[in-house]
Amino acid sequence: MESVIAVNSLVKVFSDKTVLDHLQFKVYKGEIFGFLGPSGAGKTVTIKILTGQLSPTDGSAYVFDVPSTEINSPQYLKKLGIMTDNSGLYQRLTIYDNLKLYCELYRVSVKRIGDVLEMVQLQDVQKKNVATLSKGMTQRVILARALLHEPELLFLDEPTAALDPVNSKHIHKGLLELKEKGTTIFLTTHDMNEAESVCDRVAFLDKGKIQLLNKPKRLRQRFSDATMTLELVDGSTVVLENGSENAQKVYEYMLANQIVSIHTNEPTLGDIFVHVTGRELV
Ligand SMILES: Nc1ncnc2c1ncn2[C@@H]1O[C@H](COP(=O)(O)OP(=O)(O)OP(=O)(O)O)[C@@H](O)[C@H]1O
Repeated sequence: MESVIAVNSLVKVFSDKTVLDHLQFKVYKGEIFGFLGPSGAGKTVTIKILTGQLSPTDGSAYVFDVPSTEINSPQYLKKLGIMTDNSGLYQRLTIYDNLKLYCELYRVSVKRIGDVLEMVQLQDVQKKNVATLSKGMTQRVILARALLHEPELLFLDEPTAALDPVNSKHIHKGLLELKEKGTTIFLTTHDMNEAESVCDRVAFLDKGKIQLLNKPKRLRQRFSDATMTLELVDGSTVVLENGSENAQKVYEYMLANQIVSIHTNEPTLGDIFVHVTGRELV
């Protein structure tokens, strides 16, 4: 598999504080990679290193086989889309005019503006000045701007943090469509449901290290307690181990028409994070 990002023993120290402690991972072409960790874990610092805004203290990071310290040049920047909270929007210009400026900068047709506004559902307010927008709307403008030039690699730092569930869902749909087109997406989030629904693989960052890295489904299987819960018509529940020794019991409940639902007891990504790190993902 072709890797788009390769991080090797990456260390970042600020004064005497080690934020990243020998990070090691790859992100493959066309995947949505979730980078999860509690506040202050170093997610934004990692994005800043990968986009050439900060230098590593030690180790290396390659993006498109280019050292991250050199990725900040115009020839490569066209391949990257970056959405962080550092907006850089012109407050006194409208949404449309902000995006138009970026079209000129990236030499992209202004026709793209309609496409990206549709994805973030801001077509109806495109003539509004950015200064008058809510936090969630501003966040969507920043996302639209990051998508204008159809980057090959998209860095999204908590893209739905200020959005309501409906808008978040629309963004998730848009991200999956971008993935279908071959875009690679590096996404940080606190939202485990978001990670479960869009990410191909997730990495848990804590104490400067990647504590776990795998597909969400694999993680849930690995940390499953191998039991299932039967909800019965009388309102009671029965927990059984998944093994064949319980097949007869399940059969009998079914035969007696007593079962309302059966589900396996797999943990959520949030449960797994608490299990591995001993703390909540907030
Ligand atoms: N330029 C800097 N100088 C000194 N310390 C910094 C600098 N940038 C980040 N830090 C520290 O690095 C640590 C990681 O910060 P970072 O912003 O990457 O966290 P995060 O995982 O993105 O958190 P959040 O989810 O709250 O955004 C924090 O302790 C922060 O104070």
